[in-house]
Amino acid sequence: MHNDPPIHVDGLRRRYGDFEAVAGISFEVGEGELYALLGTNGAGKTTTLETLEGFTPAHAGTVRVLGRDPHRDRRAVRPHLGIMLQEAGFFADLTVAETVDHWRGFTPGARPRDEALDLAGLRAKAKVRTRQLSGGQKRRLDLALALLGRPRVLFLDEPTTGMDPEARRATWRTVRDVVAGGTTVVLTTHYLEEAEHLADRLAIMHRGRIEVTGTVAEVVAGHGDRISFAVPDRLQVADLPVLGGAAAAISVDSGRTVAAYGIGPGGLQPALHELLRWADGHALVLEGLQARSASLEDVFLRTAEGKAA
Ligand SMILES: Nc1ncnc2c1ncn2[C@@H]1O[C@H](COP(=O)(O)OP(=O)(O)OP(=O)(O)O)[C@@H](O)[C@H]1O
Repeated sequence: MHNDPPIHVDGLRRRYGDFEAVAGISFEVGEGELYALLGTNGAGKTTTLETLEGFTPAHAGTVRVLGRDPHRDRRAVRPHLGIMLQEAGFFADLTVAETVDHWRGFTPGARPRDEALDLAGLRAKAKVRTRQLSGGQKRRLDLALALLGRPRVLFLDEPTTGMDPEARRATWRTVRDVVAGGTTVVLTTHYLEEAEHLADRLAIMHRGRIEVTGTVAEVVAGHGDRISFAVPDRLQVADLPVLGGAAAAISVDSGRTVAAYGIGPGGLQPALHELLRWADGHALVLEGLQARSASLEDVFLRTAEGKAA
């Protein structure tokens, strides 16, 4: 079993009553790899994490964490896990240092208190009561507690929600260091930039299913490039050219009619050339002209609209 990936999910399904929150998903996460789960609200990310954490059983399919069933073999698996839930609960009257000490009391092989505080950048707040921490600082304390036992597998549910950009970047550095040290991480986030910074691989979930998965480059590739511009007032939509074999998709943005073209891989330069020749031929100035590669955000939005491959 030594070569088994730390996380193995095959055909996982999880229902709440008649509602299927996770509808048959499969993925593996290797040692020292960070896998990000992205998706719309209610896509099933937290439910998936809760199943991996052993809080709830799978209704169908196989879930293995460190080679074991995390729900049935919870006592064996739990000591190797670090868990940062979406909402932490602290004793409001304990200070940050007391909170860490309290957790150290029941965490085998726990890091020294100051090391844990340094990981979260909270040394200066050691004597502050947890109820006086800001939302972002509470997330940082929660991260320190999740890392206390030097976990082999770390679950982070929206770890940087409420953090300012500096705290978010500091958290990313901490997470990257932990991954570099060999910890396997599964993370959910609504920040696409966070996934772009941290994820070795990611999945975009929608309605309980994984719609797209791979490295950021793999996920974005195949979604091609995009050309858009504001449709000049004197033109009808029917007058617009076909570019690279694609007709314009029309939308309205801030009161302007915008034409957008999805261009297949490698087709951006000739399509742009075609467009500019057409505009010259009609003596048109194309306002708001943009030509760019697909981004993770484009793929995410297409997935949310149910259009991704
Ligand atoms: N205890 C529960 N009872 C009933 N339905 C639930 C329960 N927990 C979650 N759900 C439903 O299951 C679906 C998936 O929820 P989940 O929290 O896994 O989504 P998520 O992808 O983490 O969403 P978000 O991004 O909003 O946190 C949602 O429709 C949610 O309403």
